[in-house]
Amino acid sequence: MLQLDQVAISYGSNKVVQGFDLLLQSGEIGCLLGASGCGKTSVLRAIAGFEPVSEGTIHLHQQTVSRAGFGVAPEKRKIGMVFQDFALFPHLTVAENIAFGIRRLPKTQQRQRVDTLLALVELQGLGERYSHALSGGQQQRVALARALAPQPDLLLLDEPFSSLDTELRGSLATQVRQILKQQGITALLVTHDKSEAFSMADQLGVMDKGRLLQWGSPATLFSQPACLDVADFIGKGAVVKVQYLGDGQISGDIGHWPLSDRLNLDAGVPLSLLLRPHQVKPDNSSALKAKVLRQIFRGADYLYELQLSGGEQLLSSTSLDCELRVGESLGLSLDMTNPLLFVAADGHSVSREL
Ligand SMILES: Nc1ncnc2c1ncn2[C@@H]1O[C@H](COP(=O)(O)OP(=O)(O)OP(=O)(O)O)[C@@H](O)[C@H]1O
Repeated sequence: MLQLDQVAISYGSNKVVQGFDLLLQSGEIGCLLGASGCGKTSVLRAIAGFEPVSEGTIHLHQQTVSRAGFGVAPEKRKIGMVFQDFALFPHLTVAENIAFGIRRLPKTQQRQRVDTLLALVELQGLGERYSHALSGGQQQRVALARALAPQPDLLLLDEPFSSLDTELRGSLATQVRQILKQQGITALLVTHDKSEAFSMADQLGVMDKGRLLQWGSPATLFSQPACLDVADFIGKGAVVKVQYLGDGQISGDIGHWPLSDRLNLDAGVPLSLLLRPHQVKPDNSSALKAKVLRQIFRGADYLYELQLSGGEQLLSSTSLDCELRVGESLGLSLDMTNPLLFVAADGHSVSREL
């Protein structure tokens, strides 16, 4: 449905996106996740036709809409957009805002479509209000209804929830996903918020410095990250240095650990092991000892910062009935069922080396 092949986007001589490949099937919700300035908005703007591509191609429904020196006009792409700042017209009512993109249709058709959309976004009865009399969440639902009114083939959402408070953001993201799924709409969302990405996306991509590091299901990115940057961005964890021993074992401050697969690496190769807090648990029968550096209360659990005797630090999450004191020594068990191991030199996952 939407395909980007080796897309590059430049502002003058500054190439801010490069080698960008992405495939989104009809009805899927994709999400681009990345830190501020990594090029997310530039990718959306290029898909919408507001920004030219300097290399590569963008296809919509197998039709080339952008390549170097060529671009189908934005209004011909049948793409809807929702922006971070709602961008509602303040002098128009909710109903008039929603009808804006379908103002050329006969009035009765416009009214029907507006009523359907008001019901869809659960704002029945608010059609005559002005945007200043709506909450942030309601305004964003109007913006969504307005973008959906012309029945776009593809919906692009640029940080649509970032100006809302955290709790509302979470519930609106779930609600919007439901609406998009119910209507079978193909959508691409950009955000720097992980939980928003997880609650919205069928397909998730992590961007860094204008490149797409990995594109796949949220579960794949979490459990099989292609590189340390993706792993780190997707889920909090601590990175410890280990060495590959050549015989299917790794060793470091965490001791010796056998791996289920032999790696195609030379003995002595330095590796980085990412351990997420749920993989590290207090276990006083263990010979692996650590000291508690810090306790962080997270409401539903504790997060502990721990230091191994060799100096490396780990994170551990424990239930609230497991309270440890700062400075206390404890034994640790590690869940090494599917260790997230990366070649220290380049950060690539070692699963490539199996
Ligand atoms: N119109 C422009 N002219 C020149 N440089 C630009 C322009 N728009 C964006 N940039 C630069 O391109 C890079 C990528 O910007 P972009 O807005 O795509 O990133 P982003 O990931 O969406 O960031 P944010 O999350 O802060 O919106 C940044 O370095 C930015 O300064």
